[in-house]
Amino acid sequence: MQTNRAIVLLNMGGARNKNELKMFLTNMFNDENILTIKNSLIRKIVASVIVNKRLDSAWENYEKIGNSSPINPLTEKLVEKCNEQIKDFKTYQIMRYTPPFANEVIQKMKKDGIEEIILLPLYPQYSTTTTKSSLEDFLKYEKNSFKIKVIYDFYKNDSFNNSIVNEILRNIDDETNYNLIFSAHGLPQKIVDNGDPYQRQMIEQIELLKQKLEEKGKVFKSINLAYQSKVGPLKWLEPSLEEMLKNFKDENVIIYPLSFIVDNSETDFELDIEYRHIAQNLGIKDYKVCRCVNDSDEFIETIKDIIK
Ligand SMILES: C=CC1=C(C)c2cc3[nH]c(cc4nc(cc5[nH]c(cc1n2)c(C)c5CCC(=O)O)C(CCC(=O)O)=C4C)c(C)c3C=C
Ligand SMILES: [Fe+2]
Ligand SMILES: [Fe+2]
Repeated sequence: MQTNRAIVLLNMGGARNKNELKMFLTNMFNDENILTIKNSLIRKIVASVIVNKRLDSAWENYEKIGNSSPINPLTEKLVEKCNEQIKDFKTYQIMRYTPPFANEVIQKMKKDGIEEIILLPLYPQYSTTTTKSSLEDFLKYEKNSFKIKVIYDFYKNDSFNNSIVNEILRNIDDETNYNLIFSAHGLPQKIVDNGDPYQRQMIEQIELLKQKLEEKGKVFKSINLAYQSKVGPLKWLEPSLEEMLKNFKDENVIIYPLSFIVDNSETDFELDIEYRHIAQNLGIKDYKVCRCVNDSDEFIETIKDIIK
């Protein structure tokens, strides 16, 4: 049966090749929510300088994960599975910095006869740099075409937090031997000082996850929050993941990437390759990285719960 209701998953996008990496970086650094320079001409010039400086070295990282970010195929799988398992809605995806872009997907949804939509940014915690940016981008092209409901965050969702705990515990036999690090994508400190709730929500979510672990009687050596992916010279949220890892020489560490729903270059390259290398050099014994929820059955159940 044809439906006129849609779930629209919003995510960042990622490079499928070097040209798309240039597109990703150019769109990202021209985004006023990322580079908060008000004058658009100055922002454009600064963006172009950053992109030219960053492109080649950033591409080397993508070469180490097969010349492409996993974010696109994994989001496509998630869309497919939603379409198989959530029959009352048709599910679409829109990316912020690489195709499929908002404009073309909105045209497609109109052609498909969609009238009501639920916008679900694939960011558990709200940030101006991610959630707000994607929502503004959608609304710019939407022109009052749909009845819209927005999910602003879902870091408190019980089903979601259960799947995170399950993934962590699936990876280890004896948690008393492991230091658990929730690794979050960093943000410039000044964005948080200007009222971005991302850090507060991250801390609240970790409290909920700690309670769940406690209820299961699971006692880690330590549970910590650290920030990865710093870019540029500004002060970013601390502690950095690298600083955090220095505490655990001769010990075991398990990392859960708490900002992401779908694995991407920050998990597959940065956590799994770059920080693994750093961990080895620091003398960390075992270093494990958990998978994001991706297109798991558990996450489909979470989506059903979020939209109900
Ligand atoms: C320069 C500022 C950046 C801010 C602020 C920022 C916030 C932010 N990003 C994510 C999620 C992802 N970021 C990814 C890549 C990426 N991020 C930045 C910069 C900022 N991010 C850059 C320059 C890049 C590209 C890679 C690099 O050159 O280092 C990705 C991966 C996309 C992929 O290709 O797979 C994700 C996902 C969040 C959640 C966030 C704030 C909360
Ligand atoms: Fe980022
Ligand atoms: Fe990074």
